Amino acid sequence: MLSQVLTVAQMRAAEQDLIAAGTSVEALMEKAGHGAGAYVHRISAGRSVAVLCGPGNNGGDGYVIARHLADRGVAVQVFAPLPPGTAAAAAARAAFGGTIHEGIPGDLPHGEVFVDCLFGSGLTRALPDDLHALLVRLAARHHRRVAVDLPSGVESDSGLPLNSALPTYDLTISLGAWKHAHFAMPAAAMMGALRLIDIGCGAVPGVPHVLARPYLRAPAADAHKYRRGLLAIVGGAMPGAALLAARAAAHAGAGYLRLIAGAEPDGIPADLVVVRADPGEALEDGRVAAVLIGPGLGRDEAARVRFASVVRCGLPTVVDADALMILHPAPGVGPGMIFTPHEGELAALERAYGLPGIGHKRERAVALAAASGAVIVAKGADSLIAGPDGRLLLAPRASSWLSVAGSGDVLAGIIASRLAVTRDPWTAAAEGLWLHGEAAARAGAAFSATGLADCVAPALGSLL
Ligand SMILES: NC(=O)C1=CN([C@@H]2O[C@H](COP(=O)(O)OP(=O)(O)OC[C@H]3O[C@@H](n4cnc5c(N)ncnc54)[C@H](OP(=O)(O)O)[C@@H]3O)[C@@H](O)[C@H]2O)[C@@H](O)CC1
Ligand SMILES: [K+]
Repeated sequence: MLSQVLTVAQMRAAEQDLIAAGTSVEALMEKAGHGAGAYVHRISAGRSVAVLCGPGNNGGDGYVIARHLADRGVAVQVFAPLPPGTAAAAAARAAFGGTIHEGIPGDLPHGEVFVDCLFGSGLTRALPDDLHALLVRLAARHHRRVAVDLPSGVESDSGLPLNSALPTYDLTISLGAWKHAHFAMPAAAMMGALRLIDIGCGAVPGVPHVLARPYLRAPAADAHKYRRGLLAIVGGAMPGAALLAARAAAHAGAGYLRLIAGAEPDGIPADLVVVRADPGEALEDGRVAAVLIGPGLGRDEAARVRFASVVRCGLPTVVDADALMILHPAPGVGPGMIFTPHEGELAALERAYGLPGIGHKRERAVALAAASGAVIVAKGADSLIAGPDGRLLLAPRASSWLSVAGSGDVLAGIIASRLAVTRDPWTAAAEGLWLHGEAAARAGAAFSATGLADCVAPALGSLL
């Protein structure tokens, strides 16, 4: 339940359900403000805090946080450019009883922690200039910055900033449930660490969830290489990318890797079996559990022929890179497959399927999954997984060092390896995307794609 991701309308409905069940808005605000206040108290370590309170219930949370801090002896000042506009916020302000600076003050303090409670999910338009300037000036005068629910100026459902030059934060504390902006770029990049305060919201059916840490099993005691999963990687014109995918796949669980080579690869690792045969023939081996095609495939006629052979074999398949650019809707294309597009490949697939390509990334991925029947791993800084049945998983922010050439080949190799193990596209996509992020966390800074691939085994080990 705490992994669900809600729109503003769904959040309001969830809150209404709580209110209908007998909890008051004031009680919810108290719970949210105390939870957030505890985080701010820890960060402030007794040093001064400035809280910027807006006119709505996000501002109300701010007054509760300020009271929580003042009760614990923290020097706290509230900045309230606008009076409270809701009964709950007015009550929270009345209960605070400390220093409140009204309007837009000329002089602003320097201090340790700035808490942004100007606007939350009720933001409906860009911040006016005076409020924007106050927000920016207060943020700049404090060492640590905390956004409550959302950074002010960010649209909750889209993750789009409605103003330019908004502050960045060290911590964003979401209240009640995650919102889309917590996972969608560019907003997610502004938020720092993310924490969630539980205010008792129930499960909302059919909504997206945050991708969760999977629990993997070691091979069965009597396992052998075929039962663990034979993955066939169909290479093409540029063998390096397929070798890189194979290197990652080797560490993600499959028991046996076979490269159906196109161009002759150099430096074949000893543990990779290379087959120089037509993919159509090579894939007739009934022991092949899954196929990967795309990294280094090329986009010429030979590539199309190789892709058509893979489609004909009807095996669970990961379709990546060049294969996504030459793909067209056809019998056998889509169901049982995983497509792993980045933004450019997503747009190409939308053209291929005649989709308009409008809306949020998550909506575009869901539409593509429904149209194609494939599981879509829409990768990037805000990766997500969409299923043809409408299911949606949003990945937590991963290491920004993943923005390195070959990172996508590694991801495709990991997911394909999991597909060979699990034989289930949805499970493989979820496990693979998590493993990719976990491997990056272990690879540290400035890693190469090879370095990333070599961290997949320890990442997998941590999930057993
Ligand atoms: N409900 C609950 O049970 C709980 C809710 N909680 C908290 O409530 C928050 C949502 O509260 P909220 O709906 O009051 O929205 P919020 O973001 O504070 O401000 C809306 C006000 O701002 C105004 N306004 C909007 N944009 C503007 C702009 N650019 N410039 C100027 N004004 C602008 C808008 O006015 P209007 O658009 O009508 O003109 C309205 O008056 C949520 O994020 C969470 O923190 C928690 O306490 C848990 C319990
Ligand atoms: K805020």
